Amino acid sequence: MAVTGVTIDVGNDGVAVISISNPPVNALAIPIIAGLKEKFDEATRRGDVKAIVLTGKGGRFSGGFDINVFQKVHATGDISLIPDVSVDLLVNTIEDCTKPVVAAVEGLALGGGLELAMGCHARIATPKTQLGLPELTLGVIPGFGGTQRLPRLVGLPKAVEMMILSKPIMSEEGKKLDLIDALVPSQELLKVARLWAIDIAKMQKPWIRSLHRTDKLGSLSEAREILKTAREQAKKTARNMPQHLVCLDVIEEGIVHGGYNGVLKEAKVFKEIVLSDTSKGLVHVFFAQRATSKVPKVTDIGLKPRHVKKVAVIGGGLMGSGIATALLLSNISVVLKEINSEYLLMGIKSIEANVRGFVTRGKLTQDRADKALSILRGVLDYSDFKDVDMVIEAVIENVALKQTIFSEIEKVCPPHCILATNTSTVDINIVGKNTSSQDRILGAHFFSPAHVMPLLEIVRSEKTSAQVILDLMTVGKAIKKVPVVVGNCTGFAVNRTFFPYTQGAHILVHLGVDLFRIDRVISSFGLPMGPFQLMDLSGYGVGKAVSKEFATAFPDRTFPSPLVDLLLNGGRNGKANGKGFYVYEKGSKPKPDPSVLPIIDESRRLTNIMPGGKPISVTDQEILEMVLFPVVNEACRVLDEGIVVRASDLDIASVLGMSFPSYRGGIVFWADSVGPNHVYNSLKKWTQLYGNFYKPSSFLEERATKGIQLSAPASSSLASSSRM
Ligand SMILES: C[C@H](O)CC(=O)SCCNC(=O)CCNC(=O)[C@H](O)C(C)(C)COP(=O)(O)OP(=O)(O)OC[C@H]1O[C@@H](n2cnc3c(N)ncnc32)[C@H](O)[C@@H]1OP(=O)(O)O
Repeated sequence: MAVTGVTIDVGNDGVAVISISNPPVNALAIPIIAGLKEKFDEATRRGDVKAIVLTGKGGRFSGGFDINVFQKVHATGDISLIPDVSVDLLVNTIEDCTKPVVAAVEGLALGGGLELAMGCHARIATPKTQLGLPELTLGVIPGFGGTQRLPRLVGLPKAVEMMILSKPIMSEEGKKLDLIDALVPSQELLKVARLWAIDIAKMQKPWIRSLHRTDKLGSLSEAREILKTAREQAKKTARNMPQHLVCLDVIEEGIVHGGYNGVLKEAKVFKEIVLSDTSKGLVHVFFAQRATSKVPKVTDIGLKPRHVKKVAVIGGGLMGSGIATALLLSNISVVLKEINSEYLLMGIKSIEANVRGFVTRGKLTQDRADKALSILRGVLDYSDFKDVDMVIEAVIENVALKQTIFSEIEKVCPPHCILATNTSTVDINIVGKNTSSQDRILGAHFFSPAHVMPLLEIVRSEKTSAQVILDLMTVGKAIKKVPVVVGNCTGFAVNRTFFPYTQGAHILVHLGVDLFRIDRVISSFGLPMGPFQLMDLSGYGVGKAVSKEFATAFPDRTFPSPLVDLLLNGGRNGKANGKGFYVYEKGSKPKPDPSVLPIIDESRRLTNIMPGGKPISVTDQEILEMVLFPVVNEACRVLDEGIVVRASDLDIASVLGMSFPSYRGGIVFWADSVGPNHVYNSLKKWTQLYGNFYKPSSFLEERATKGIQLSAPASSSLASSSRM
């Protein structure tokens, strides 16, 4: 087993190799930072050391500062948990070291990892090494001098791009940008780095302190122009988040007042921004996403995922073709089945269009696109199903049709074959009712468009085997989705939790609130669009079918709104036919359509729920809460029924499936930050005023009254709220 810590090994050549070992990513945990300081001091002191090489064990230089420390800071508010690295270790110990230091970088150098490397006097890397400063995705800014050294090494425009987009580059590009001094194969990395360090000691290679460089910064006016454009951009793309603008300010400080002053400002600002709600939310999402890979009694019982090479997709419509695209792009052969050649051709054409789209956007090379399409085979019968490892059925939501298909595929597929249904509503037990294969049947709920949206809800029934769940989780990861394993219920975790979202918005409209105002409030909160624009986008037919399912399953909390029928009768179907709540014109943003207002008035007349016949008066905050608290309430029921393994799975599902703003940490995390008590009291008040739709669930009531966070595991029901 690899040992955690920092080691020093001095060779006959007089080079001390200092190695970081903290698997799996060599995160810079506090003891590692202390170890680095100690080993650098030792190397500096020792007479037999002429030069130093800094590297990481296990093929990865470092994934950056230990993010667990941020979580501890968030839990305790104790900022002193973060050591002074940027001046003490980076400037005083490494950059100003009296002996040359060369970084030997392999695999990845991210965040604090790249910052350590940039503090060295030269950098040697292996090919295909990831280099990046992704700190903004955690709601903080690069903190070990990264805001200062990266612009000095690669120039301001590229540095700003790498920081603001949090997008790593490969070492090949790093070499072109002079971030990397030499690119060498893995087996030569240490040898070349040692020689390089000795050459610097002998003054045969330049001894460069990045912080002192100014040659790549350009003029002050150029720099200000670049930063101004970046700020304008950030205001549009990173609404509600402070770290982008703060990062640009810190970069500017160093350009105007010198690198060292920039480092001081960076250190000061870092300690403030790490305490922001944004950072709390984003760090939570980082760990929550990784937690979804851990499913009790599935991933912890020693099972090995089986290799899935060939998948059959039944149905080449929007979902089927999207799913097939995702599989093909990850090198999994696909057999696409349709019922006639016309539909088959349409399915294949949409897969081709999806793949072409990636090429056009520069996300895929033509070679890889050709390769992906070469492993697609279209069929009209089941003869090619005899050697598939998995079937994903993606036909329309018709129970009888799905049941017939599952009876058929059970007979034609090999016994090991996983049988998955892509459904958003149909009960998994009912789908497999006429088969004797319930142990290998499960739901694979993709979100539309399936080749783009990252969430995969894996729905298990009580009979689905752990092996089959693990296999689908592995395929999900292979096709770059985030699989979240959930239980079987109407709407599963995501649609079930979010069905009150549209309902809540409809009630508000019928209570007299302007629908465009509701949309504005929700999108300023951070969702990409409000509920009515979303309805326009998905088409009213879908919404109507789904509402029917929920009305049957949860009649106590369904609002029977006649609005959708009135809209459909009036020839409106949202964006699809260009007639919705908004007007859609090519090339411009959707505009509110005033001609929809008489239809809304008619719907209000029919429901007649405005108290005293007058529109209610509410603040924007109340609008937000009246739409989102019912969602929280349903999330509580989902938690109570054990539909998800843990509360944070719902956070990830809401972020990736519903585009709930990640910087608010997901629906349950957000509710906990607002306070379960406030959610409960508000719902109770609205129940009295407007009816049972708002009635708090028993789970919410219990947690609120006992002061327990909604995210606390059931077993620790006495755990008091301690996170904030
Ligand atoms: C002051 C400084 O400027 C601030 C910083 O440096 S902040 C940190 C900046 N670094 C980052 O943001 C990188 C975060 N990590 C990643 O993006 C990815 O983990 C990675 C690309 C390094 C590796 O990805 P991948 O191989 O898919 O493995 P992944 O499952 O993500 O991580 C493996 C494990 O390492 C942990 N890990 C990864 N990076 C970590 C970090 N920086 N700190 C602590 N743990 C980390 C993960 O939590 C996970 O733990 P688990 O197995 O217990 O769930």
